[in-house]
Amino acid sequence: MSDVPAEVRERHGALAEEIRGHQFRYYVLDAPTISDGQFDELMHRLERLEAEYPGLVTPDSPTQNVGGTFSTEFAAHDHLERMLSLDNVFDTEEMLAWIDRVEREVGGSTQYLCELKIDGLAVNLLYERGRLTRALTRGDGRTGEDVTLNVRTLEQVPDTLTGTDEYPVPELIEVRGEVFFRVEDFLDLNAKLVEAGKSPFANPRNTAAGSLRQKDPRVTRSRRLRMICHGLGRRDGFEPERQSQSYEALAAWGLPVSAHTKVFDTAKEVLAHIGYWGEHRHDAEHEIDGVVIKVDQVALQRRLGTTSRAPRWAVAYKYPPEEANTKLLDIQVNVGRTGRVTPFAVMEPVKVAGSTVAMATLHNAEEVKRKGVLIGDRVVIRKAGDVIPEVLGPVVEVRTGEEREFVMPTRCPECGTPLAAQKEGDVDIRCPNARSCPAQLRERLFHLAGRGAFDIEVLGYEAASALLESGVVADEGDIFALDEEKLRQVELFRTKSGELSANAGKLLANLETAKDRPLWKVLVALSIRHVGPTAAQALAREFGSLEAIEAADETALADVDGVGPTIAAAVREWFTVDWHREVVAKWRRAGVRMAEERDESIPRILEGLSIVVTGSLTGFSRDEAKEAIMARGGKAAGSVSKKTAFVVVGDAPGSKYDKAVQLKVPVLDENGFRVLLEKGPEAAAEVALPAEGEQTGE
Ligand SMILES: NC(=O)c1ccc[n+]([C@@H]2O[C@H](COP(=O)([O-])OP(=O)(O)OC[C@H]3O[C@@H](n4cnc5c(N)ncnc54)[C@H](O)[C@@H]3O)[C@@H](O)[C@H]2O)c1
Ligand SMILES: [Zn+2]
Repeated sequence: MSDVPAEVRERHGALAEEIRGHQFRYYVLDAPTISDGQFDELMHRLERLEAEYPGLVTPDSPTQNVGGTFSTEFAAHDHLERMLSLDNVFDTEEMLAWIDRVEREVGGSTQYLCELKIDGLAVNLLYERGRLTRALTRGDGRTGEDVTLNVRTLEQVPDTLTGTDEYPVPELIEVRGEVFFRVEDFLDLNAKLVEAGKSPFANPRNTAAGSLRQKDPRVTRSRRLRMICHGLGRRDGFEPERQSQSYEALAAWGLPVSAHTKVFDTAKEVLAHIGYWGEHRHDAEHEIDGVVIKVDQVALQRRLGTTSRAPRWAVAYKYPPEEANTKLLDIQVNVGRTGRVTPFAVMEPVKVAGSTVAMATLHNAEEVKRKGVLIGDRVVIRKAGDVIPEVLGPVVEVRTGEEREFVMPTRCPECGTPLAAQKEGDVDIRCPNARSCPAQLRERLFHLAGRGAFDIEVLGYEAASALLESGVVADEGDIFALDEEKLRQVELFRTKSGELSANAGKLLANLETAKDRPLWKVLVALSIRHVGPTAAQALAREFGSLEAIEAADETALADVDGVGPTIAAAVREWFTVDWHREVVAKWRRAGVRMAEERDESIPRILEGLSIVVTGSLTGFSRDEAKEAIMARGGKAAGSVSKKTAFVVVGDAPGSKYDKAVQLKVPVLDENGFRVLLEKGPEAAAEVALPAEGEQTGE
C-alpha cells in the first residue's frame, strides 16, 4: 500500500469521488449529467489506475461495489439475498476469454442462457405465500428503497401469483427484474410534461427511474412503466435446476418474462446471437444496451460464486452506446424542395454509435416545443443504427440560465418571403415562393438530376447552385436550354484560361441523353407533391403521355391502381399553376420526350375499355397484365364500377370479384383474358364465366 505515490493516491481519490457524484445523480436523483459512455470511461480510468497500483483497491472503491445507494426519501429495507451488478465485456475476444474461464472452472462445457440486457432500473419483488409484500430498488445491493406502493401500480406486476401443477406457488421468493419505459412512451410523456410547464426527462432510462421513485404512487400509476423479470434472489420452496426453467415458472405464476431468451451450447452460437441482436437492437420493445450471458445450470452458478459486486457466472456483453451528451449550439432552419421549413439542431460534434454527429432534424416548431430543449442546453442525442440522429431531451440540471428559447422565423431565411402554413392546422410552415426561392430551386434541380428522374450526373448541389447564382437558369424550365454560350457565363464551368471545362461538355451530353428518359422519370422530375416513382410509373403506364395526364380529370387519375385521391388531387393542383405548365412547355420545346413509346404493331382492340385484374395469374405478372391491356388501348383500372368492361380473376381474388358479381360485370378467368387480348371484347364475352347470381336464379 505504501508504494503508491501520494500524487497517484490523490488522483485516485478525486476520480472515485467524481464517480460517486455521478452515481448519486444517476441512482438517487434520476438525473445524470453525463452519458453512460462518459461514465464508463471514468470507471475504466479508475480500473486502469487500480490495475497499475493494486494498493489502491480498497473495499470502498467504486470498482468493488454495486453502483447505487439509497435515498432518505424512501424507507430503507434489506434484500434477503444481495442484488449484484454485472461485469462487462466489450468485444469477441473478451467474451471468449470469459467463456474459457468459466469452462475451465466448471471443468467442461456448459450451457449459456442469453438474454437481452434491458436498459432500465432493477427492482426486487418479494412474494410471500404468493402475495407481493415488498418491492425494493437495488440501492447499494444490500439495502434498497421501499417502492412497494409504486410497484403495485404497474399493470404487469401481479399482487398475487397463480400456481400450476408443475409450478406451485412457493413459500417465499425474491424476483428480480428491470423496470423500463418504451421510447415512444418516453417521447409522449416529455411532451406532456413540457405542456404542463414541467421539466422533461433526458432519456427513457431516467424516465423509468424517475417515474418509479415517486413519493406519490399516483404519479407512478399515470406513467406507462413496464417490467421484465430476469432473475431470482432468495427462494423457499422452489429449487430450479436451470435459470431458464425458473423463467418458465415465473411466467406460469403470472410474471412478465422476455420472449427473447435463448439457451446455447457453444461459444460460436453465443457469438452469433450477440451479433444478431447487435443488428436488431430496435426490434425489442425496450432499449437494450447489450446481451447478458448466464450459465444456465444453477448448480454450476453456485460453484462459480460471486465477487463483491457481480456474479462470476454471468456477464454483460455491452454494445456501443447509442446515446451521447453534447451542447446544443443553435437551432437553425432549412428550406426543403417543397418549401417546407424545418428546424434542425446544430450541436458540438460528438461521437455516437460509430459516427460523429453535429446536426439532427427537429422536424417542426411544435416538435422543438414538445422536446423542451433550449438553445445552449446540454442535450442527450441518440443515434440508433442507420437511423438519423435524434435529440431526445435536455439535461435540465445543468442549465445556467443563459439558455434561450428557439423562435421560428416568420420569413424565409433564403428569400425573405413571409412563411405560412399551407392549410390551416398544418404544423409545417412553408416558403410560398416556390418558383424562385433559391433553396427550393436548388433542391428541385438536385432532385430532377437524380437517378430516379433525369439522371444528370454532373448536376449535383454545387452545379445547381452555380447555375442559379449566375442567373443562366431562372427555374428548372431553363435546364434543357443550356448551351455552350450560357455555360461560359458560369464560373464553375470555365477553366482558368476561360475555356469551357470538361464538365461543361459532360453536362451538355448528359442533358442530351436525359431528353429521352421514360415518361415516369419525367413525371418524377417535375417535383409534384406525393408523386414518387410508384405513382409516376402507374400514371405513365395508364395514360401514356404527359398531355393525357394533364387532360385527365381527378376521378380518372384517382382511379388508376397505385394512385388514389391524394395523389390525383396533387397532380391536378400542380397543373393549375402557370409556371408549372410553362416548365413542361419549355422542356417539350427543348425536345424532351414526354410520352411512352408505343408498339404500333399491336392492334388497339381494347380502345376505350376499362378492365380490372384481380388475384394472381400464372402467365402474367400484375404489371405484364396491365401492360398487355394498355398496349391494346385499354385502361387497366384499379377498382370495379358499372363502367368496367371486364374483371379478370386469378387465384385468390379479393373483394373486386364480389363487386363484379354484384354489379353484373362479366368475369374472365385467365383463359378468357387470353381470348380478350387476342380476339377482342366480343369473343371474350362469349367465354365469360357465368355470374353466380344467374346460376342460382334458375
Ligand atoms: N450517466 C451516469 O452518470 C451514470 C452513473 C452511474 C451509472 N451509469 C450507468 O449505469 C450502468 C452501470 O450500472 P449497473 O451496475 O447498474 O449495471 P449494468 O447496467 O452494467 O448491469 C447490471 C444490471 O443490469 C440489469 N439487467 C438488465 N437486463 C438484465 C438481464 N437480462 N439479466 C440480468 N440483469 C439485467 C440489472 O438490473 C443489473 O443490475 C452503466 O451503463 C453506467 O454507464 C451511468
Ligand atoms: Zn424562400
